[in-house]
Amino acid sequence: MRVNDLYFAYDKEDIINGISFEIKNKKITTLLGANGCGKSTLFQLLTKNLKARHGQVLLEEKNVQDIKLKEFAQKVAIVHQYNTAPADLPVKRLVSYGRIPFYKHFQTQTDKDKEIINWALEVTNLKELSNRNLGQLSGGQRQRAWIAMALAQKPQILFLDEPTTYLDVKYQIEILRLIKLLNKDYNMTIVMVLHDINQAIHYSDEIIGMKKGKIIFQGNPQEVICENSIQDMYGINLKVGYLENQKYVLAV
Ligand SMILES: Nc1ncnc2c1ncn2[C@@H]1O[C@H](COP(=O)(O)OP(=O)(O)OP(=O)(O)O)[C@@H](O)[C@H]1O
Repeated sequence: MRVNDLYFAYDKEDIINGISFEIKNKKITTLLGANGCGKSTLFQLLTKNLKARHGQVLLEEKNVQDIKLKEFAQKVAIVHQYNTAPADLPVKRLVSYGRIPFYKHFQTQTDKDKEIINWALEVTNLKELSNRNLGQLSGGQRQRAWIAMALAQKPQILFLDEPTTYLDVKYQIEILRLIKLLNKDYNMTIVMVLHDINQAIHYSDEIIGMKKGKIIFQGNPQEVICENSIQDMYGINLKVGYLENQKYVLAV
């Protein structure tokens, strides 16, 4: 996926301010940036939920605006920051909604759809909870259910907007390991927003730093994360050190 000179405004002021970059295929890319810098807005533009005022988002060299929503949803899936569904909706039903872009007129689930839904439940470790209602799940389990629905789309690119929000550290790591597995074992291109810089360093192949609707850096986490780039992004001085050759930010 490639982005060319993208601008977007909700009202008068541009929230996305001339952004160009490329998302590398089969890699994990993480977007970092202060609250309100435009990360979710950029995600909405990349996934066809918003339309740019200027510039293009290209998927396989085609402007996403010219790709039909159904075709787009067969290639790209997003798990939003906030997800809502009725509390009495069973997990399996939610996950099955991921197959909607593949249904032909009046068609019911095919064996292939069922197979993919089962795969999505299995890979997210939700098999045993598949008949439970969403309201009966923990925060981490519910997050996995939304990821499973996105996986049922069998996307080439999976967008995750703050997938670890509200989860305790165990569930955060569980979700990040699942994301890594989807990338390694299923060659899925992952683009996510995280707020934890250390998790971004550890789980990403590439980090994009955003500030006030612009990209201020992009590259390998070991190269781009430093005291200066953190200061630039968040306006705070934090120490950066090494532990077992791995870069860590002392975020206290
Ligand atoms: N629907 C909307 N209408 C008007 N302004 C909006 C809308 N959604 C977001 N904004 C504004 O656009 C700017 C960017 O918001 P966005 O949600 O993209 O930031 P973000 O980087 O994802 O923030 P956070 O880290 O807090 O989730 C903010 O100033 C926000 O107030």
